[in-house]
Amino acid sequence: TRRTSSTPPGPKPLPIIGNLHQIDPSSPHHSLWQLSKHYGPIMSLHLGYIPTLVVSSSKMAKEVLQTHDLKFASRPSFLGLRKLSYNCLDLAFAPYSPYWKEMKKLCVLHLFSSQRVQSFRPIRENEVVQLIQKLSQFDAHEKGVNLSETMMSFTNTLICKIALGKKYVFDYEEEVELGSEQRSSKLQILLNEAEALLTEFYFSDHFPLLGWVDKVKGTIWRLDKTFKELDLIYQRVIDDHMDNLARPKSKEQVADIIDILLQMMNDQSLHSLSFELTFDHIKALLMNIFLAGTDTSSAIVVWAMTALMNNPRVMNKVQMEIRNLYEDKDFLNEDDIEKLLYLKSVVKETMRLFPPSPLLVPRETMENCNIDGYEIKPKTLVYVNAWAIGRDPEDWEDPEEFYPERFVTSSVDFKGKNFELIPFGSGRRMCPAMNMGVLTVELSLANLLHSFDWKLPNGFDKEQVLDTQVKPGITMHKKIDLYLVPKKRKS
Ligand code: HEM
Repeated sequence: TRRTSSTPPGPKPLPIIGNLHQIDPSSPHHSLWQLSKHYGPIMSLHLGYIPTLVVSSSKMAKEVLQTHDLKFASRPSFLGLRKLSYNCLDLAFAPYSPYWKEMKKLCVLHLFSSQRVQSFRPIRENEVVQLIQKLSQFDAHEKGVNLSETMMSFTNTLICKIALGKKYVFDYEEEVELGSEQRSSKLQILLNEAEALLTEFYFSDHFPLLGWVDKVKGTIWRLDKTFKELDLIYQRVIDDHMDNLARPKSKEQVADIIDILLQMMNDQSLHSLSFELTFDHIKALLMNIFLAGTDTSSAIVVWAMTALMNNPRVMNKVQMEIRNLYEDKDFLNEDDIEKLLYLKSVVKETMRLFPPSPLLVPRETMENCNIDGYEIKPKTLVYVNAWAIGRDPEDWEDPEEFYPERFVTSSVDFKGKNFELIPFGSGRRMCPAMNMGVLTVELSLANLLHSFDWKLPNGFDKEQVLDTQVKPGITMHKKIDLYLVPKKRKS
């Protein structure tokens, strides 16, 4: 019966809403996984009026992300994405076009090259030292520390220093460096709202005649307000950099991302773009860097710690690996991490079970395409369910078990060639900053495990603290914040 029509099988859509009622907005990857168990690894749905394809096996992911990559290389143009990306002047949400190709080249050559990522090494190492010092204040503290919050603030500060040169605070028209006691900056609050607005359901995207509902609900107002406030912040940071650009930099000072982009804006000979770089291009790229770079890395570390607390055997083994090799060291640097093969397997196993972007970033088809005998039309919305693929028994033995050993003797990696493990996607639209993300995760996790022994706070319910339910949002965070007690390692 599967092959009677040329469109992939899928649940019958209802009039107007299509299959929207079958998807839980707080964990769409989970609803789609359940549906795919019934309808198969290539499934069609209707989200309102939008024809949608969902891919849930490594074989089908390879078809979409490798064999037919070009036809699947565009992105849908949703209202929230358009507004916050300065009408798609960014990299992540720009449709596939000559413009996107030029932007991608600029980012790969100038912002995310291995040389550039290396230039940020002192910033990463310094921030990890600060993180360990901050956690030391909670040494054996009986209520423990909120690791979800601490890791989010760590990655936010790190990205601020890489992108803006320092951590700014924008409250009450004041700009001062952030004191360690302050937890959430104005920028962080705005970015949280921006992230919520990116995943918000817009009636105008799904029901062209019902766009007015977005106005009545107040989502358009929220979008405008967040856009304006973020724009103001970006502009102030850019102005600050313009003032400093003329001043000579000392040898130790690392050029941050705004410095690099402003230099290219002022001297067009530094790049080969066919258009003039403007402030709006810089702001759109900043939005990508903040939204893609902050949450993802902190989510992975929190999931890894949750999985390790649930698996004391693995926790013990990974700590032994680190401490046997580096017993006398207080702090591990990025060279030290290279020898930690079991730690690297723990990170891979975490990303198999808890990919921070479980449905990757949605794609859109550009032309007619035939996959597995089915016809896929242009302008179809495409989700690749990396979460379901990481748990597919066809590819993984005992998929639900957290067992990093599975990677010790296997060459399976997350670099986009093995379609059973694709936390960074694959093909043309694959994450261009994978190296930066992985370095941040490995370095911070290794030091958390090296410096401290971890236990649950007294009186906390283990089932609740270590459960694996997720929060709604574009990045998959643990629903209940992770509280743990760090106990300084005895040296
Ligand atoms: C460890 C953390 C990270 C994970 C798991 C991750 C994951 C992803 C995924 C799944 C995609 C979509 C791939 C696709 O469509 O096939 C993506 C795209 C992207 N990521 Fe990452 N990412 C991470 C870190 C970062 C960082 C640190 C940055 C920037 C500082 C970044 C910037 C981007 C950008 C700009 C895109 C859009 C690429 C395009 O559409 O051409 N990511 N990432």
